[in-house]
Amino acid sequence: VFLDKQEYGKDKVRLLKVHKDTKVHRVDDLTIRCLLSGSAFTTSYTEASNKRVVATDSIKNTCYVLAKSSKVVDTLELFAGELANHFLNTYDWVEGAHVTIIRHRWARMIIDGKPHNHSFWRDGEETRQTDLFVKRGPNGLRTVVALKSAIAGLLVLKTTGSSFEDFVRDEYTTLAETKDRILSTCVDATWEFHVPAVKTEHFASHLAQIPFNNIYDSVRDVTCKTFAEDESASVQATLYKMATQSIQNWKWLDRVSYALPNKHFFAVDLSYFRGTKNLQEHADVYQPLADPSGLITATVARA
Ligand SMILES: O=c1[nH]c(=O)c2nn[nH]c2[nH]1
Repeated sequence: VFLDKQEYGKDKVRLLKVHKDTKVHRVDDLTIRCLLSGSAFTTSYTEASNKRVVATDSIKNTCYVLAKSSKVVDTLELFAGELANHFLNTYDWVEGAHVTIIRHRWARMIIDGKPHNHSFWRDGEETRQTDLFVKRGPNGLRTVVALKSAIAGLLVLKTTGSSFEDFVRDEYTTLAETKDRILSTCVDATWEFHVPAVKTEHFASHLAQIPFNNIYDSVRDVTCKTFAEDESASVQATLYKMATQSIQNWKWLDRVSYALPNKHFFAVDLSYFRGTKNLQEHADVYQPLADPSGLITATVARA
């Protein structure tokens, strides 16, 4: 046998940063994963040697120490960059740092019509995420092997503006064509950045040039706007419009992917009850079906 690949570190590091620079507090609620890799760690697997092992507990501590001084905790990609850069700068035997950060939502409470200074509520389980893998390149270069960000778990529904017809009809088909149906999905969107290898000393400033927060807001807005306004002929067709729009909007994006479960709502046939019409254009009573669900996925790449 041989050690094919390895990464180790701390997962599920929960961290809340409260910004108290003014009386209007802001919060960043994060779940962080930091994984280290490199040939120096091989013997920790193969020869039970811990000489080069940075304890996962120390990795966890590092997340809190850096969050204390960081000015970019609210920009996931930049904070991930700070963490990755720290491990590569501090331990010269570390060859790769792989940082994933999930940001949980807290919406500011509106009390008596006014935004409250320091009270929040969880407006959905949707999260913003980023996944950064940086390697130590030759002669002091930082090579961003991958930087991708995501929206996970954005649950949406529209009550019309969606059809599905003209699909294959054969001996396996029972689904009726429909010109007007409910469309609901739980959006997982991922966008991949193009980041060229840069000199270590320029790594942080190079990342800082990318408008990460604007891109996140824009991808979320485009996703919702396209979902709402498209006269959807299928999940596939609407997905393609969403992804294409964001590729066109942001030159830093190489690829945009969506995974859209089709969360079905079927009109209930009530004809047994006194001939009640509730199908097709008469439908307004539906049965949500948790499973099975369709799953429509695609990646749109820059030509
Ligand atoms: O939008 C849809 N795409 C599909 O491929 C499909 N199959 N059944 N219903 C569907 N709806």
